[in-house]
Amino acid sequence: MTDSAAQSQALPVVQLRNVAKSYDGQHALTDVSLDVQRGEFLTILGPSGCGKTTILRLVAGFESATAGVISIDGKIVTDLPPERRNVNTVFQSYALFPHMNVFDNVAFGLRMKKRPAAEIAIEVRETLRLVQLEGFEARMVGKLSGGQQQRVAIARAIINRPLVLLLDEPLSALDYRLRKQMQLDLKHLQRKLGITFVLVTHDQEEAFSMSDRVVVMNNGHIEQIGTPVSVYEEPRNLYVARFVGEINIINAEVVELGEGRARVRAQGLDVFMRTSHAFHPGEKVHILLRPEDLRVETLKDLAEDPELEDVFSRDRSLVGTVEETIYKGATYDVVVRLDAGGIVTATEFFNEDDETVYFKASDRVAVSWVEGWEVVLPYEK
Ligand SMILES: Nc1ncnc2c1ncn2[C@@H]1O[C@H](COP(=O)(O)OP(=O)(O)OP(=O)(O)O)[C@@H](O)[C@H]1O
Repeated sequence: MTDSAAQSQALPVVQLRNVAKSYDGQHALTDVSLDVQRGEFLTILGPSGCGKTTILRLVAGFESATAGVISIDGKIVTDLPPERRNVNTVFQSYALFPHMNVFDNVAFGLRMKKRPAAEIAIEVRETLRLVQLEGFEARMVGKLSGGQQQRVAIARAIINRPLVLLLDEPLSALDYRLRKQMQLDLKHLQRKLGITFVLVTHDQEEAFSMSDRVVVMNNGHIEQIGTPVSVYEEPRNLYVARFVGEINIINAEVVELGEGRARVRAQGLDVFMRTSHAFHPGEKVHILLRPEDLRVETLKDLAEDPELEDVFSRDRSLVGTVEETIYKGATYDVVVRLDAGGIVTATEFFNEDDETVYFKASDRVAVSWVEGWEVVLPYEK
């Protein structure tokens, strides 16, 4: 590879710099900056109305930004129409031609480019194979299931190998099982093709299971960009922590600071916490703990089994009473009302032998966690 080719490989394939978009004076996006790397599967995640689709439409060229710069493959595309951006979009609504069969729908883009019929036939067959629709060429698209129609839409969008494929909630109309299957299929397809995928969804599980990186959005701006693991385990603020899963939030106060650690007072306990924030003594903070990171034992078992003391040492156990248990399928949640105030939820597995729940309402319990599994964040009102 030449130096300049290597450089262009390293260059982000899509770049947004301080992009804003307003509709009739109403902000849909405020100051969004984002680099999409070549060949990555990036997902834009956020609640309805936060501006996810607006980002896709700006990159695709269906809308123009009110401020900021968008580049694709190193070139500023502000004045380029959609067809000159080397980007294709798959819409939630599929947007297929209902009066055409599968072959004609998929061949459409290549015919517009006046490619020879023999080449088109080979490429359509190959692309339908990639989306597992071989043999469906002659079917009218109206006679296909939702999942099959979505595969046709994907085939049509990838046949001319765009630099970037934009996918706007492509699976949201499908039922749960099919959606799970299509998530896997899409991820495998992306790996096989090596095309950059930018997907929009409000479904955290979908974002996590498919993406190399996730962009968490809120009200027209980006809150955090990172791998699914980093966003889940190191949320930057309460909004991200809450949006990407269940979370327990315990209010606390910093007592003293050490190297990468802080002594924090929570619920009448002084607990050491790992943190990289520059807190000061007396500052109010939140301790964040995922339900699956909490451990629960009954006070009775703790009294009888001294070995449990390791995790449930007195100086890091919160004592309370089980309020209820909630069946979740593979696991169940234990909801504990703490003696010092507040409620926490811990996720537990069923008993191995008889699949029953171990805890029941009104059990007196201690709740604890392994040091370092917590996240400590500055206090937010
Ligand atoms: N063409 C438009 N005219 C006026 N307002 C618009 C237009 N398109 C989007 N908006 C507004 O911009 C904001 C962001 O919309 P956008 O569709 O990007 O959100 P989203 O996160 O994709 O939501 P959803 O998940 O519901 O599709 C919303 O408040 C929306 O009402």
